[in-house]
Amino acid sequence: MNLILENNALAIICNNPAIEDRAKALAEQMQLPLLDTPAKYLSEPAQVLVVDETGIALQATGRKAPGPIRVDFTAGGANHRRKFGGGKGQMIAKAVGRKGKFAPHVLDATAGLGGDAFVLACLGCRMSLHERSPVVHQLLADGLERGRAWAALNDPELADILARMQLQQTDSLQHLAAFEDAEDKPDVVYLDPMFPERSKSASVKKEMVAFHSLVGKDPDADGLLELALAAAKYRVVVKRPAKAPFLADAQPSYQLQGKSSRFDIYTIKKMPE
Ligand SMILES: C[S@@+](CC[C@H](N)C(=O)[O-])C[C@H]1O[C@@H](n2cnc3c(N)ncnc32)[C@H](O)[C@@H]1O
Repeated sequence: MNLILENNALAIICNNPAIEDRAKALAEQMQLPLLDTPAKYLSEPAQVLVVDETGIALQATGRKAPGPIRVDFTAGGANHRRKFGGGKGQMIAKAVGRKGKFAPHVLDATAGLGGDAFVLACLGCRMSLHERSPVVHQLLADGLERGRAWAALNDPELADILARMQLQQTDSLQHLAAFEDAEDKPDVVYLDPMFPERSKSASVKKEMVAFHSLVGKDPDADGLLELALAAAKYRVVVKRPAKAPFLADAQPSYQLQGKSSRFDIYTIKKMPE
């Protein structure tokens, strides 16, 4: 699936000659036009990928557009949660079975911007991240690359965490099938597809509107559950908005309910502790 060519809503913007070569290479790789007009002076296309000295960011165009979206594991919310987030007591840790000494290998089949995967990597889980959108994959790959470069010089613990996160651009609807009879099945498959109502919800941050309009609503998400159940060794975890129906209308083994979201857990066999 190529979202860029389908909606033709993106371009690459770079107005720093020092990194123009990088922007040109990215534009060629992603088959996007390269512009040098600042995003705030553009009304079309509706969103652009800005390449600057701090990396790659997704930015809505126009004067009143909210700030850019970029992946940053070294500061802000991700870093704060790493240090003060509640460790193994967090609902997501319980959902994937991260307790005691056992740290499961989790295949995150809908990686997005890597937020959930980072939380689990911080708790010692080895994370295989799969993301199909070329643009989202690019944002996350850039965040991981910058994070690794910074951590190598400044923060060995963060360097270890990011080394546990391996990203591939792939469609999990195809890739998960390969694990059905594999010997190296992931312990857990984690699914967090977009939910149709999310983009209308008041809880969606302004910045994330560009992400939602880019990725769409994952209308084929129901197909992931059966594949995930065949691919995982111990369990499949599905993150859903609190009141959303079950993925593929399938009743989970049990649920962990939070205020705005919940985890539906489909157990295959008992996990080690
Ligand atoms: C709600 S976001 C995931 C957010 C993520 N859990 C986080 O913490 O950042 C859903 C993502 O899943 C991706 N996705 C949906 N279906 C997919 C599939 N079949 N294969 C790979 N990625 C998929 C979408 O492109 C989107 O980036």
